[in-house]
Amino acid sequence: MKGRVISAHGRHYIVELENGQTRQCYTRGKKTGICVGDFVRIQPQAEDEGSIEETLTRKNLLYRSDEMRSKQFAANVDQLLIVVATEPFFSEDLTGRALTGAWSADISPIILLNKCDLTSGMARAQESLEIYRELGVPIISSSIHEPEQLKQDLLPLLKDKTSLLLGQSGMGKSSILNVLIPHARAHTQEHSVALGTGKHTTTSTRLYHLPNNTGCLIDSPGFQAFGLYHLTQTDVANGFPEFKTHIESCRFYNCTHLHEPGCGVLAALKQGVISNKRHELYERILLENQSATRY
Ligand SMILES: Nc1nc2c(ncn2[C@@H]2O[C@H](COP(=O)(O)OP(=O)(O)OP(=O)(O)O)[C@@H](O)[C@H]2O)c(=O)[nH]1
Ligand SMILES: [Zn+2]
Repeated sequence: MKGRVISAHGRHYIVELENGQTRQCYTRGKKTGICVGDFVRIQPQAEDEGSIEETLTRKNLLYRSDEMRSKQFAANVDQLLIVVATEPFFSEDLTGRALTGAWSADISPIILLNKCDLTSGMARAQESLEIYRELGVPIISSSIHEPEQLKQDLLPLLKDKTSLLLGQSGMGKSSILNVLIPHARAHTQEHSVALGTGKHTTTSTRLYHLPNNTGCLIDSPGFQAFGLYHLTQTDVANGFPEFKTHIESCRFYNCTHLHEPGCGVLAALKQGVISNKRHELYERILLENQSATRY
């Protein structure tokens, strides 16, 4: 029997079969590393259980790391839907990292600028996202107080795809999930002052179907860190699509684009074609990865 992992807790998984039924599954022996979104082959056990025998070839695999630990957390993702908001203001660093993670895995991102009803932070948010707009990332404004508009803008982009919903705590990710998939009953919590520091309310990653089977949405816990330790230097550079054409003119094939003479990326940076902020983020990620591998 074949199916797709829709949730994972330790070594226990819920697998949805091709006929729509779900089974509690587990792995035998040392088999690990299965994650939400994986397509698997299972051996039925008992009435509604099964053992996972094989993970089918993945299209891609997304990781998120914190404190030096890399965790794979979603597989076979077509696009990243990253939620940012005006209040509390989103982290530019985390947003940049999530986008790099997506691009390096060949996943196209969409940014959802939520809480547009709170107009005071809008100009600043738009300005901060301008760089991504220039890079061709669709930026959709939303408010959960306009649910019909939200669905109209978003559902066509999600159609027949597996999208990963990602965002820092408090941006409105759970509220958006509730609008898109009412039965998901995502846990929405009133944003208290205490929550302003970013308490996690979604604790596990879970795959949901959009109404009428028009696509899949993977919800994931709010994040406060987005390390990219699993990426090599070349992967990180691939996570900066605006570097691509300039890399072609680097003198050295193994150029790190940090200090080398004849570097096309540094030349573009100097000319203002590549933004300082973006190059600084690139440098930060590389330096972190270097120090992480030393330990
Ligand atoms: N004004 C306004 N408030 C919103 C909007 N979306 C969400 N909120 C509020 O923002 C707070 C946080 O929303 P959640 O949906 O819990 O945020 P979350 O990103 O899922 O946060 P975690 O569950 O902690 O990861 C709640 O008080 C929501 O009511 C919006 O579009 N406009
Ligand atoms: Zn270079």
